[in-house]
Amino acid sequence: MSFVEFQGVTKIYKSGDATIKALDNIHFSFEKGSFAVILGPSGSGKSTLLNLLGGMDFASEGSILVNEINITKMDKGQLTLYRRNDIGFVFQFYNILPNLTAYENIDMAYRLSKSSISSEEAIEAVGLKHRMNNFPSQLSGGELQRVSIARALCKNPNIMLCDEPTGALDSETGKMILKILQEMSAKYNTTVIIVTHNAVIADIADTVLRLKDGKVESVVKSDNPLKVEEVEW
Ligand SMILES: Nc1ncnc2c1ncn2[C@@H]1O[C@H](COP(=O)(O)OP(=O)(O)OP(=O)(O)O)[C@@H](O)[C@H]1O
Repeated sequence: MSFVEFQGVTKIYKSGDATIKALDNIHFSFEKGSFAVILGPSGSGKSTLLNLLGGMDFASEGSILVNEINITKMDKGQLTLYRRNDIGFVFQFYNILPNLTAYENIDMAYRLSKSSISSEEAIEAVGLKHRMNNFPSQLSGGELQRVSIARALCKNPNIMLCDEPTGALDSETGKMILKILQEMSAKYNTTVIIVTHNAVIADIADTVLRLKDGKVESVVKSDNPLKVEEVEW
């Protein structure tokens, strides 16, 4: 059954007299617990799609259903709760607060949500328990990304939205991050959605959505995605 469903979604940006159709009447669906990758050239609408699904921006037309609830009908207060309780965000540049320890960064998110996954469990799930009292300046890029995944995980989100999560990392560290995300998706039944320029990542996804010029070019589902260890880049 579809867990995320876009029905005829269009997003138009206005800047001065110009209008830009970033998404043009798109339809697709992802299932609960899927590990999905969104690919497409620069400007094809990937971040716009993520922003709409994450409740950070509004669609111009169409419906976005999450667990059968139409989020395009939510008011600002409902969207705030949706972002807080349903969505975990992982970005390319981590967005970790520098004056808090790894643990404190994670625990702050935990306290804001009504989650069943404790900060301790989340930090253990990303293999960073031994570094929990370190400050961000004492951690590597891969470790910072693990903190940001634990911060998203401790909300026990229905959907994890990842915008180029390996973009700033070397390939080995990037693979480790993808492995954590893949394991998390399997263990917690989290729907993980990764936006990337790296087409190789598509091989480990069970669903691959390709965007082009704001339109869906293809949606390909695979019953046998590769394990992270099996891909080369
Ligand atoms: N806030 C905005 N105001 C005006 N135009 C915007 C805005 N955000 C995005 N756009 C335009 O919408 C189109 C889609 O942008 P989007 O960022 O979604 O693409 P993308 O596929 O994520 O690109 P990239 O891979 O370069 O990040 C582009 O033409 C972009 O310039």
